[in-house]
Amino acid sequence: MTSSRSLDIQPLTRSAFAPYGDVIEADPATMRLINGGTTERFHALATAEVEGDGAVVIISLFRGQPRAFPYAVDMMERHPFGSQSFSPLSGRPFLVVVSDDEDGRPGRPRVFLARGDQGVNYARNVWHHPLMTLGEASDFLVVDRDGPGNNLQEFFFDTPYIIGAPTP
Ligand SMILES: NC(=O)N[C@@H](O)C(=O)O
Ligand code: NI
Repeated sequence: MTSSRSLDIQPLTRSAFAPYGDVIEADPATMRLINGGTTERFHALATAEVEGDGAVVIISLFRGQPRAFPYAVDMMERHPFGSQSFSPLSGRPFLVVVSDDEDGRPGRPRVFLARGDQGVNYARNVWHHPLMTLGEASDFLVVDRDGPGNNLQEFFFDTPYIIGAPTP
């Protein structure tokens, strides 16, 4: 019997993820040939957004250790002053967990399974769970904000939600 705190996992699609940000994937509709036809440019899949005097867009590498399942989603976070994107470099699937905002608190999380050729860009101030790597350590290219001010807001649930073992 699955409890109401058990979270289903759904495939990551641009339309389903639209309320939370962008999916970074090779969408043919965005492709333009460049460099004399030797390169396909999938143009402007997402926009990095930063706010505040002195804020800059930075590019980092995250090496995420795999999460163990069943996994208790006991918290969510958001970045009030900037977007944050994760693009897998190891070619492995990963989990994306987001929530709608409900009067300043995250609502029931939604869990998406991202393929190894899909990334996500969380729009500014969107509730999400920190990086959730699957199976083995995986590297991600991360584009987000650096600068003055506290760009991290965390919320801890009274009762965690549970993610069962994903089947990538
Ligand atoms: N803390 C940090 O830079 N990473 C988190 O924001 C995350 O979403 O993984
Ligand atoms: Ni984050």
